[in-house]
Amino acid sequence: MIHASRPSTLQTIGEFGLIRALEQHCHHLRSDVLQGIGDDAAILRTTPNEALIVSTDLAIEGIHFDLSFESFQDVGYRTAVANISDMAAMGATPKFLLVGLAVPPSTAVKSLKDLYRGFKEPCRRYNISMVGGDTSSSQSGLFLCMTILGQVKTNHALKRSGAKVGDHVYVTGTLGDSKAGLQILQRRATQKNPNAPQPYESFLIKRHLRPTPRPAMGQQLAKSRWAHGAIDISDGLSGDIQHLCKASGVGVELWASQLPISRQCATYAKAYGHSSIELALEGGEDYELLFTVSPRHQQTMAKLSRTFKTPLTCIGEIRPRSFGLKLKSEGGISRSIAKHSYDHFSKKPIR
Ligand SMILES: Nc1ncnc2c1ncn2[C@@H]1O[C@H](COP(=O)(O)OP(=O)(O)OP(=O)(O)O)[C@@H](O)[C@H]1O
Ligand SMILES: Cc1ncc(C[n+]2csc(CCOP(=O)(O)O)c2C)c(N)n1
Ligand SMILES: [Mg+2]
Repeated sequence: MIHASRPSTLQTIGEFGLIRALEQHCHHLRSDVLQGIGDDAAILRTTPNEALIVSTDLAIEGIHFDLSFESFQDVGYRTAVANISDMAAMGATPKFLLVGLAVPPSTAVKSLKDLYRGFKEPCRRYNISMVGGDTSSSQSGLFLCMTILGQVKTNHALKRSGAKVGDHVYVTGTLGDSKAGLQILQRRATQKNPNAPQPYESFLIKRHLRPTPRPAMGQQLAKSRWAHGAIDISDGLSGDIQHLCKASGVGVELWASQLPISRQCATYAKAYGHSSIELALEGGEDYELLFTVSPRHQQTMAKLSRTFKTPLTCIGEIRPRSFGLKLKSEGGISRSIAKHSYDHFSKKPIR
């Protein structure tokens, strides 16, 4: 008997199943494409020693931002940071931006000027020029598509695929703050007269609305050749470590007790009965760097952290692929790392 199988939908294959399926239609690669689909950005050879690094990111109202609790300037800032963070993950120097805009005709001109003020903040800080874009009307909601171009020495570019068995896994900053900040904003938006935020809440809201990308750290890791594999954390640690391990053909053991969780995130998790470990694993939009280095560079990493005044934490070790991807709990019990991070097509609501 023939069973007619149901056609798969995006909900069944998920965001990354779709990207894999689309990739199969992108076979033709010029010889100057050193890295196409599959990393934080493409690596395109321009001269024998230099590569252009290119990435594009959408920011959609209701999906990536909510104008009922964030300003146009916040949206502009966060969208630019999401792009700069992809350059950081490649070890590249970000240089140029282009912005595609689709806006409802009723939008106030001032709002769009505010959006561009938001773009300008990180552009000034990191010396990036806005060089073009495209504009359209939208029937509902604001749509943004930002493309960023950067540069790196060809043999310095950081890739997801470079992690080696025995490497230590490092992460910059703290994890879970952005998701906690988003939850606080979402909760406050439903309250009639919310109280002034507690100081720990203000900190987490700021971490969501004003995340810090790590381009200087990425560039140093690339130039020094210390990092073997690298990715930025945009979907959440549990998903992004899977992308890195898959690209490198390795497994990993992460240590729950070592996950860098801010005091404010821990206070928030306790107050609302959440697990701060889960926030750190699932929380997207932290825009921290995750990278792997040989254990012999332990002292160097401590020095690098001091030089860049950026926390660097060793959170685990790369293992052979056969080991799988595991999280060792504080009690010493290991479990598989379930991918509960952000997927555009999974039905799971943001918690
Ligand atoms: N529709 C698409 N067509 C072709 N390639 C795509 C498409 N969507 C994503 N990709 C490619 O798939 C890879 C993974 O994309 P993804 O958006 O997950 O990158 P990321 O850096 O992990 O996340 P973020 O969107 O937060 O920057 C990238 O190399 C990207 O260029
Ligand atoms: C209103 C609202 N709802 C949910 C979220 C959370 N969120 C949206 S996209 C994303 C992952 C990165 O996306 P991408 O892979 O497209 O860069 C996350 C964690 C938000 N910021 N605002
Ligand atoms: Mg990325």
